[in-house]
Amino acid sequence: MSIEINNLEHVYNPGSVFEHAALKGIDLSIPEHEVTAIIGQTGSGKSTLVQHLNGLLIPSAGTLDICGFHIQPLLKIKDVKELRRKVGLVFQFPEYQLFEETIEKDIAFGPKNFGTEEAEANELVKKVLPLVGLDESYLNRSPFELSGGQKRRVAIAGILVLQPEILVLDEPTAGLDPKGAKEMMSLFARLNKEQNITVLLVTHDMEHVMRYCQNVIVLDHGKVKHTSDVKTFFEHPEWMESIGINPPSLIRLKEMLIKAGFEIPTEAITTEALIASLKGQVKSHE
Ligand SMILES: Nc1ncnc2c1ncn2[C@@H]1O[C@H](COP(=O)(O)OP(=O)(O)OP(=O)(O)O)[C@@H](O)[C@H]1O
Repeated sequence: MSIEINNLEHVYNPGSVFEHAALKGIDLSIPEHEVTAIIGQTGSGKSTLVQHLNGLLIPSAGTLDICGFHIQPLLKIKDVKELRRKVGLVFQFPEYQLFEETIEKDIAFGPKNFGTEEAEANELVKKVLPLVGLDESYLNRSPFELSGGQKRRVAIAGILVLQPEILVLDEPTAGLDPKGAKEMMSLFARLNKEQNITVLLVTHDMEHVMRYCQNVIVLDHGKVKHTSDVKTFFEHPEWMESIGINPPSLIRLKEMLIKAGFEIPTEAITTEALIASLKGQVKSHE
């Protein structure tokens, strides 16, 4: 089942002088088991939209159908508790939410909160550590003695341990160096491929869009401006320009496509030829 969003509106501080309509009539059908990018300028509504996917925000109007839940205005938070487990939301800088004295306790916090016995929760923690590239030697260490990238892995493990069906990532590579960012994105690509997890990625990085995503949603001033597969998106540089992103030059575009696993013939020296050469090719994953 895809994620279906119908006529979603979100108004912050309704009825006050601070009233602000952040989402206006959003209609989307987001495919399962794929990686979809959500892009748009600052303030376009990306974070507001993704916070509806796990019931952190409830719509002012409209509906969402996700993981068997029908979300509509006035829904009670207690009715969406299980949705929070099925849809893992990773905020920007998730490492700031670590607070326990050991990594084991931090990762086990979620399952225990959902009623799992301590021993079972600790078993789940051991299983999830390798998924984020950590081993059991980390269990009794304090999260605060780790590097920024490692802390972020621990925070993500704390979400993966709940075995989510959907992973929503709000700029997950913000603040990481290029190597750390690549490792983080490879982790998500692997989770999508090996565990079949649906991934939604809020990003400003067009290289990540090209390399890791199959679909693109462009938001603008609280509305959906475009939705397409990634190939169609890169065929329309004006879509990027319209949200203030400089489209990559032909040379850069070629580099990005090759890195993303496409085979590009040397004679493709115009954007049109480049795009034509992609026809029928399936992008190879990391
Ligand atoms: N808690 C809030 N109260 C009032 N207005 C808010 C609140 N959160 C966001 N907004 C406003 O809603 C609009 C959409 O914000 P949102 O954070 O969803 O955008 P965004 O596309 O995620 O931006 P960014 O790329 O900067 O994270 C903005 O105008 C923002 O100022």
